[in-house]
Amino acid sequence: MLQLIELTKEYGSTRAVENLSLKVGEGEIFGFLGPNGAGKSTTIHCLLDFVRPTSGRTEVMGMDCRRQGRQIRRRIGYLSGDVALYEDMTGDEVLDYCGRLSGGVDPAFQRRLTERFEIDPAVKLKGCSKGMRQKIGLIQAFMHDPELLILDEPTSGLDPRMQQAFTDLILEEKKRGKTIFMSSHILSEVEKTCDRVGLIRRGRLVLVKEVGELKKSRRKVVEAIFSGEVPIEELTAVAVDDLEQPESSRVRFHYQGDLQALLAVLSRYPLENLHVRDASLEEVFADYYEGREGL
Ligand SMILES: Nc1ncnc2c1ncn2[C@@H]1O[C@H](COP(=O)(O)OP(=O)(O)OP(=O)(O)O)[C@@H](O)[C@H]1O
Repeated sequence: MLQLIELTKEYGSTRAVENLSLKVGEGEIFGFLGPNGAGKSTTIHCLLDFVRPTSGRTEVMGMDCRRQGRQIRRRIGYLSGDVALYEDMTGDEVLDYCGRLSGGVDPAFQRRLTERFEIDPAVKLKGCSKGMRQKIGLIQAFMHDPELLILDEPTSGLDPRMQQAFTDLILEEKKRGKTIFMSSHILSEVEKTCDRVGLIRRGRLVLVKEVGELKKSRRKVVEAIFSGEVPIEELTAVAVDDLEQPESSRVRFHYQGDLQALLAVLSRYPLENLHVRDASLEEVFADYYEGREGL
């Protein structure tokens, strides 16, 4: 559905994207992650032929994004990271206008989207909140029912209920076979919706993984409170990582291994409390975001 082939984009001396290669298949929800300034929007702009690669190329639905940009844009739904709308129009007017530009939309589908995102269709966009503009941007991306959606930070500015409405919409569209490529900083949303994620840092793709695989391989976060001293030596012997001891009787660490082996050590000492959980995707990605290599 979408392919980046050795894509490089330089702005003067800034190398925004460097030798990026990636394929996204039909029906896949792909999360494109990375710190601010990593090159996500630049990649998306190359896919839409808003900017041209310095070298390499991009393809959408087997078409070359430079040569067939117009045909591609007609067939996809796109949400810009910086939604700009006609200020003198109402929400309804903008959506009707976009609908006509894209060759007509199903009015019932458009109405369901405006209801879902709780849009007041009669209010002029001038003076509308950031969240309201974002919701109108989202509706215009989805309403002509495109097979591929490219969304740049889709939940930026949305409150938690509207973030949930977006997550529900993505999961429904996925069931209908849509392909979605979206950049995001919200890892809990990515965890709920995406099949695969790619992480870009300083223009380079440093990780591409199935979300399911990431979840399986994540470490446990353990916190234990003892009624006496913490058995530090015994714990380090079972290969715990990032051990912290905020109080003399309390210890926190990461663990990846056989839980029975850890419990066998802990149970030999007077435990007052024990809390074990899976690391969140935020914690899994923290090392990548901060540039600590070797994971
Ligand atoms: N039009 C431009 N002219 C010059 N430099 C640019 C331009 N657009 C982006 N850049 C630079 O390219 C790099 C990548 O920017 P980009 O906007 O693609 O990052 P991003 O991952 O989308 O960031 P964010 O999460 O903050 O939106 C940054 O160093 C940015 O300053």
